[in-house]
Amino acid sequence: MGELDGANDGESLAVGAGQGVAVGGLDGANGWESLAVGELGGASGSVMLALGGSGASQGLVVGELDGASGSVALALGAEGGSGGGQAMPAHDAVKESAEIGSASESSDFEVGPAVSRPPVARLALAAMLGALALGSAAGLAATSAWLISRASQQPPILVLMVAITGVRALGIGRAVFRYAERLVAHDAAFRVLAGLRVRTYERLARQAPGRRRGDLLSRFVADVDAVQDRYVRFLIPALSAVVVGVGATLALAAALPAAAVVTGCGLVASGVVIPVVASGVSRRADAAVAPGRGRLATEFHELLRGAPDLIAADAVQSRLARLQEADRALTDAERRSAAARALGAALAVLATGATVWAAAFVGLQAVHSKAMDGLLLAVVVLTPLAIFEATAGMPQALQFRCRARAAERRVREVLDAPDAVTEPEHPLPLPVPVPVPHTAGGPQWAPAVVVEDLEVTWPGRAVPALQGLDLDLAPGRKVAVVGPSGSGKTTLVNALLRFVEPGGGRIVLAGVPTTALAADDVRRVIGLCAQDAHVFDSTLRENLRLARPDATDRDLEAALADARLAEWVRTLPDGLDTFVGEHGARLSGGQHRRLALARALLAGFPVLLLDEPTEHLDPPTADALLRDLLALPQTVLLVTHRLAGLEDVDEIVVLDAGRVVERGTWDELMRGRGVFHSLCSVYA
Ligand SMILES: Nc1ncnc2c1ncn2[C@@H]1O[C@H](COP(=O)(O)OP(=O)(O)OP(=O)(O)O)[C@@H](O)[C@H]1O
Repeated sequence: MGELDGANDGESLAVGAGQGVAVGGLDGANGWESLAVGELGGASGSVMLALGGSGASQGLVVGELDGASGSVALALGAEGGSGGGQAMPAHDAVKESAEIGSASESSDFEVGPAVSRPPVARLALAAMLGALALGSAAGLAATSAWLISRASQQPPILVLMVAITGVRALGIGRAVFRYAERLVAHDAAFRVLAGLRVRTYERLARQAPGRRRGDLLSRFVADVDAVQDRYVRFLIPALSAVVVGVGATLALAAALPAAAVVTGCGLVASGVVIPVVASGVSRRADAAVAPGRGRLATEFHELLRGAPDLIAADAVQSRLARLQEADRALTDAERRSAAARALGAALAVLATGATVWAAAFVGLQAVHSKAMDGLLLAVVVLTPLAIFEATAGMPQALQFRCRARAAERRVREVLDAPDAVTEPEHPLPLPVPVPVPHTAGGPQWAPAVVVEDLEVTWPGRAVPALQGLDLDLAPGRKVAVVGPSGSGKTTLVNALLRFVEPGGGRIVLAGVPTTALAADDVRRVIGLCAQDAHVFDSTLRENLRLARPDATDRDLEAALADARLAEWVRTLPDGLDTFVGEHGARLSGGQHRRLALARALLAGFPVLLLDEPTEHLDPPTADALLRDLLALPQTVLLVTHRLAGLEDVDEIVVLDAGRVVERGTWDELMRGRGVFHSLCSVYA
């Protein structure tokens, strides 16, 4: 599910494979059924489930997690999503993701002591079905062994009928129970996974500005995947093995207590001692896998993202060496883990062989001393073989548990990390209607945003990035914030979007302080069109519809018209279906910016924050774009280094070192011949 259309670039990640359950090759090697009856081969029906490193989650595409601006954009791809660079209402997207994961049931996903609260009933059912499958295999082996022995005495066929029927029933039962166990177990795992993925994403989205992207993706994808292994690959097999091991040993005790003792010892050796030893050998390596994967992803991402600069600075080799080192460390951990796994598997086979020989030995002695009917000898010798199927995978299961715990620690770090902003316990409802779809002529309503005596200090910094800032963003007003690098312009944008907590003063939205509103609600009203707004390698239509998936072509055309792109789109042979290329490579710089603007307009934000919208554009294109931006009906806060073209804004605020050093209209500032005037003369 979840068509992952057009969203692959260096920073986005497709978590594929959907929830598809693939029925694997039918296992035709059921020797015992075939041996006993000759017609039961080939239907153990093993089921494979896509659970690999790429994640078997709902179709989900994570777009840009913008560390610099703190904006978060994402595409959730039921319909071939594409993502953009402006802030989107994150909770909508998260909700959508929960819906896509049809298995989601909120009750399963509450934050509990573990990173995820498991669906206990389903796991218990899966363990029971697993035990029935293993029990059927053991019963099949025992019945078949007895049948062969008894058949060799050539009794009337009627004597064998019950056993023959039993063999058939157990052979079929084994396959059916195994199939059902896999379905139930993976259903339970996907429930855990879907809920955990949504919660992790929600947390990561809030923490994104402070995290490294590669590591972030690794936590979001691989670590969340690994957590479910604890249930599917450890807990369920272990519970089934205990039930069947105890049951089969007790059953053997009825035939020959000595054989039961031998089998019990063998089971403890192969199911407990050997796995614990193997897991002890590989513990450090297993625990290193998840962090190693995160480090590799980080190095890889930074190498790719910074490739042009690294090439220019002739620093590719040193970065490559770091990547290779991370790769070596991960490979090394995997190799040590695999060696321990192989050792565990070999020892388990050895224990199985030794147990069968020992069972044969005590069985022969019992037959010899007439303590046991000879017909049961084959039962005593062959049954342990089937029971050991239960314990054969335990060394690997324990390793998965160890890996899952390491991954869980990393996921927990994300879940427990403090938010950059404190959400109110009981957020007030938005004092204005939720943004309506874009309509020509702009939003139908417009709240006033007032900034009063704002002070912001970034965590870990001693000096405030903003101090004593007042700002009036009355409906429809156009305000430009200018100032040298590091003067606090982006900090103001982050504070307005509630990505950072004000240390003093307040921001009031339609009469309500934004600290009393849910941050996501604030971002429904105030939207960002970032300078590096991401354009996905998809069509114009899909890039636009990220902002509003249900937008009609008429809506798209209206937004394009307001962004002054409609004429150009009409000249394209494929119109809205034109592919824009990777990172918008088939667009000019101006078209790229206008497309991002159209997307922001389509989202219906009545207050638009535009971060360096004219950066890297040639002067005529920049002038034209600026003119159009200032003609928008929305309230606009323009953050810019470019001083030209600000003649028509209602107010220019000049920041320096976090303080307002000057403010007024263009004419007032030029007449005052102060900082702005001198900046204009420097940059003119
Ligand atoms: N996430 C952050 N964590 C800590 N400090 C930060 C963070 N973001 C910005 N700062 C600091 O806040 C101050 C203001 O930075 P800000 O990015 O707001 O300036 P700016 O005017 O937007 O600069 P530029 O024009 O170069 O983008 C700087 O000293 C910067 O180091």
